[in-house]
Amino acid sequence: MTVLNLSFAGAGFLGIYHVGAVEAFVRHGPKLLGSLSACAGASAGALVAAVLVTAPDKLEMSKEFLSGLADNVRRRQFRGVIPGHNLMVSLGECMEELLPSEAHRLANDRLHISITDLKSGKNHLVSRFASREELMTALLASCYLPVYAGMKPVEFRGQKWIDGGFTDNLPILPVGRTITVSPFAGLQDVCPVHRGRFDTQFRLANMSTMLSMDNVKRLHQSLFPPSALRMQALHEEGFSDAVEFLKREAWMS
Ligand SMILES: CCCCCCCCCCCCCCCC(=O)OC/C=C(C)/C=C/C=C(C)/C=C/C1=C(C)CCCC1(C)C
Repeated sequence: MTVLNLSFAGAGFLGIYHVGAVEAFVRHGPKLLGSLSACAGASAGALVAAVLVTAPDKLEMSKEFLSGLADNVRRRQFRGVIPGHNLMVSLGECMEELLPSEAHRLANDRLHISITDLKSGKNHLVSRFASREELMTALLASCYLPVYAGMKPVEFRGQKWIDGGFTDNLPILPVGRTITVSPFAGLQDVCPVHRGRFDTQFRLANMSTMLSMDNVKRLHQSLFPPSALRMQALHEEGFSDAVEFLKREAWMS
């Protein structure tokens, strides 16, 4: 049987799309989830992968936390303030609530987190965690976008790290097939339909993406969350794109 993995693209607040996709997998694709060897992700994608691997029963709570964080950031945005270090503190608090005490054991070799070494600019995929704290630090490092999320890179195993999305926004694992999920229209297995006028695609941080105004808008929304109504629409889009994938590949049940 082919080894199957699932990878979630770095997406900032568009992580709500991933939550919708995972809900579809839980509801309609238990066979697929049961066949997975590992999950991977960058930034918000790594957070969703962590919830799927260690606390799949906390999906609804993740959605509520994400909406709450988006409300906070939106309010600051109106005053012209970027999230800064507060975002890292809030993400830490959410993970503290979501991840079970044995999360690091559940995540060992089953969760691959994309992070970027600040000094060398090289990508690392972390998949072994000595403690729950170490797992949470790797997840925070994966989300740390300099300046936007404060001025202090995350220290992990004695080195400084920044957002994995800079160097690998959609990790593909070396063994087997990696099913890819992205809220940006592109060539991924689960992604929005490309509706742009041009059929030009490009590779950015290891991820193929279509050149379109819609993707430019989505990039902005990944950092500056759109209205609650639009967030709900993105969640539904993730759900229905994942259902389409399950039907296409005969995983639907
Ligand atoms: C010509 C240009 C075309 C444009 C094309 C677009 C290309 C796409 C390239 C990829 C961009 C990736 C954007 C990622 C932005 C980023 O990394 O921002 C920093 C990280 C942020 C803002 C992370 C936020 C994370 C959140 C809100 C996580 C929330 C949660 C989950 C997702 C699950 C668990 C619960 C919790 C912690 C609330």
